[in-house]
Amino acid sequence: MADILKADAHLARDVPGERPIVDVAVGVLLQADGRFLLTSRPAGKVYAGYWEFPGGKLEAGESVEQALARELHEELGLDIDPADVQRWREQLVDYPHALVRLHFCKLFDWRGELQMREGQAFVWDTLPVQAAPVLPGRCRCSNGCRRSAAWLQADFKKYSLLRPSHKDFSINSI
Ligand SMILES: Nc1nc2c([nH]c(=O)n2[C@H]2C[C@H](O)[C@@H](COP(=O)(O)OP(=O)(O)OP(=O)(O)O)O2)c(=O)[nH]1
Repeated sequence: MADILKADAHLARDVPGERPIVDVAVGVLLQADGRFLLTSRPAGKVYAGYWEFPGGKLEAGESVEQALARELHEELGLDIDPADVQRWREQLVDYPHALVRLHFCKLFDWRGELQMREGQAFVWDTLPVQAAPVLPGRCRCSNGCRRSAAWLQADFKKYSLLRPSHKDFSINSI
């Protein structure tokens, strides 16, 4: 399988060999000035305290857009229209606890006041990413990148996510 990011490769996998892929909806909420929302993973979850984009696992029968709308409401009290979700890119990550397929989506419109319903912290971050550590965990891939957010920053730049006219930016152009 191409382009799998292996996180914490020095740690044993829960189930060596074939593992089911867990699909995760990930929301990159972007403000007009280019700042994006990161939240901390609540206590009790794997990688507790790590910063991530809000989102979560798809439930049976859900689309990525539906899952993202549900998760943003449950975790942050924000409401979105699934039609406003812009699919961005996908990334497979092989974690010790699971093999996940992250469905990154961009969002420019949401309603409601931010509520940290699971006791998370939040930050509207910029580039270079200030929050640390950021998921996926420290990368030990063959490329030798050791910084947790290296791939993220590279991709943000590559896709010109933060250029001033980003509201007009079409996902079809990447
Ligand atoms: N939400 C989110 N998850 C991410 C990101 N990056 C990343 O590797 N993940 C991984 C971590 C987890 O293995 C998985 C998300 O699972 P989760 O346990 O947070 O999902 P959930 O909110 O549905 O949790 P639960 O119902 O099982 O409690 O995706 C990210 O930026 N945001």
